[in-house]
Parts: sequence; C-alpha cells; structure tokens
Amino acid sequence: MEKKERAPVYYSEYLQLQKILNAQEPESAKEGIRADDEMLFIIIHQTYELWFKQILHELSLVRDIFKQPSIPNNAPDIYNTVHRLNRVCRILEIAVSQMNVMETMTPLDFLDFRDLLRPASGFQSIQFKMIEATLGLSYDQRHGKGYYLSQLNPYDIELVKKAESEQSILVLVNQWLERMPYVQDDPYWKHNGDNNSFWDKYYEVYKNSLSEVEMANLSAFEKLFINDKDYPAERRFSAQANRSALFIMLYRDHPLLHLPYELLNTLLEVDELMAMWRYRHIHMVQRTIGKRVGTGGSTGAEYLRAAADSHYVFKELAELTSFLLPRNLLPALPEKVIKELSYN
Ligand code: HEM
Ligand SMILES: N[C@@H](CC(=O)c1ccccc1NC=O)C(=O)O
Repeated sequence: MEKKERAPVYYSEYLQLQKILNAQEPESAKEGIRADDEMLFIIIHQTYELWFKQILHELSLVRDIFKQPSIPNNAPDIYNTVHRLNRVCRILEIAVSQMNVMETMTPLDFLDFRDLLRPASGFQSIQFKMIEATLGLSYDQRHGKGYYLSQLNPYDIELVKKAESEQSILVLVNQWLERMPYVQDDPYWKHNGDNNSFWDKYYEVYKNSLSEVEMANLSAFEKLFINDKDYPAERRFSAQANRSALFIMLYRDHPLLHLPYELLNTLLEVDELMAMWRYRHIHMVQRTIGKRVGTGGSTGAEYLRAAADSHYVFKELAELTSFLLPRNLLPALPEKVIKELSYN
C-alpha cells in the first residue's frame, strides 16, 4: 500500500503556541493599572491547569483498567496502573515545589491586582475538583458544599457532578481487592472462633502485641476484620477489601504481591502529595493574604485547612498500618497459598 503523504509537522503549529502564548490577558492591563506580577500569577495558574489535565488523563486511564470485570494476575494491567500513578506522583511533586515560584510574588505585589480578581478564585478550578472526584472524594465528604454550588457556573457544576457520578478509583480498587483470590475460598480464611483459622490466629497475636493503652485497637480490629456484622457502615472500603489490603501489606514480600503492594503504596503517596500541595497552598495563602477572606468568599486559610484535613481519599488504607504485625509474628501461610503467590 502506498504511504499517505503527510504535511510536515511544524513546532509551533504542533504545540498550538499561537493559542497558549496569546492566552494571558491581565485584568490590570485592561484597567490601565500597573501590576507587574499579574503575568506570573496567570502563567503559574495556567501551568497548574496543564498539569491537572495530564493528571486527569493518567487517572482516567487507570480507572479504565480497573473498570474491567477481572484483571488476571499475569496481565500487564496492574503494572500499568502503578506506572501511571507513579507519574501522577512525580507531577504532584512539581506542583508542590512550584509554590516556591508563586511565593516570589510578595503580598504587596499581589495587592496591586487582587481586587480585580473578585469573585474568581482557585476554588473554581474544575480540574482540581475532578481530580479529587476521580480519586474518590465524594460530594458528601466535601468541606464547604455550599461554596461548591454557589461559586461554580451550571456548566462547571455538571462537569464535576459527572466526574462524581462515575465509579471512582477508590470504588474500583475496593472491588478489585474484594476479588483478590488466595484468601477467600478455603475455610482457613473464614473466622470461626476455633483458633485455627488465619484471622483467629492473627487476632490472638495482635491482641498480645498491644499495650494496655492500645486496647481500643482490638475492638477496632474485631469490627474491621473479624465480625462483618459490626463493620462500620460509613466506611468506603468493605470488610473483605480490608482483609485483602492488610494481607497484601503483610505478605508483600511474596512475588505475586509485589505489584498489588506497590499499587496500594502509590495510592497512599498520591493522597500524601495532594495533602502536601494543600498545605503548601495554605502556607502561601497565609503569607500572602494573612487572615483576610478569600476572593471566592470563603474564610480563606481557615476554610482551606478544614478542606485539607477532611479531603484525604485513601485514609482507610493508611489506617491499616495500625493492624500490622512484625514479620516474625505472622501466621505461616499454607503451602498452597505460598505456591500461588510464587512466580511459577
Ligand atoms: C497568591 C496566590 C494564591 C492565593 C492568595 C490563594 C488563595 C486562595 C483562597 C483564599 C482560597 C479559598 C477560596 C476563596 O475563598 O477564595 C483558594 C482556593 C483554592 N486555590 Fe488558591 N490561592 C493562590 C494561588 C493558587 C494557585 C497558584 C493555585 C493553583 C491552581 C490555586 C488553587 C486553588 C484551589 C484548587 C483552591 C480550592 C481548594 C479547595 O477547595 O480545597 N491557588 N485559594
Ligand atoms: N483566592 C485568592 C485569589 C486567587 O488566588 C485567585 C483568584 C483568581 C483565580 C485564581 C486564584 N488562585 C487561587 O486561589 C485570594 O483570596 O486572594
């Protein structure tokens, strides 16, 4: 077949530089006011939005992989999700450190144009909210739901609502954990109170590892891993997903658990880096506007702190570390399971 002629690709056309390099229109210039740092302010935000776009691209690929009804152990898929989430982490690191450039704008420089921005604010960053929703932040969990509805135009509300209505990475990872083989079919994995099943043995060793002041952990352990009927309704991960996740964390040295462990670890890293971004943003906000209210109408730093504290998505996974035991105390795995967790 004859090869189709393609027009030569030209750098600035390929990258559509006409559009992006002509997309900075400082409000101060329109008003004939001198505000030399508004260009930096715009470019920093645009850079963030481009990175947010890339993050959303990666997250939606990850989500597509997890949407499959089953992901066989020897498929390339889990590695692919880890690789992409790892890229998201590297991008978030840049997003965090980019705050250093923003902070070269002093409070006085900002006041040159701050009033011209009202009532706009980063609060209206739809892509940021879509990242949160794609990871698994639910509407109910959002701090300041009122602002969420009042500050966005109807079109943007639709976009976020759509992202919220899709199955999030949290929901899909929960399903994936629930399907995990190895720890399900055999009666050995069912709690039966006779001290011979895995979770009964684990319970005993865990109990003995707790100090007196930690005894509340034991009832949490029972609720989360042993007595499914007491499982707290508000939790996003199910009891079975919890057991699988703890199992992965405990026995991650076995070959077939390497990647599942990396996956859980990378999800926690995403959560941590999102929080680091939020805290860098808060510090910058305090340094720049002190205790003034935000242009978006919120209480400013106070609102941001409450959002930062309550917007962790994978908090339940992070908390599982309270239930880990040192390797030398772990129940030995049945031969059959050790084999299943090996490369051949
Ligand atoms: C001088 C620089 C900045 C200041 C003083 C500032 C201040 C604020 C304030 C006060 C809020 C709360 C909403 C309001 O009432 O206005 C907010 C929210 C937000 N800002 Fe900024 N901001 C700055 C730079 C940035 C940058 C560079 C980004 C990057 C995209 C950004 C993204 C956001 C986001 C995503 C929110 C919503 C956070 C949430 O709801 O958890 N901001 N900002
Ligand atoms: N909310 C900021 C203003 C601000 O930072 C901002 C304004 C318009 C568009 C994006 C912004 N960036 C992040 O919040 C303030 O209260 O000063």
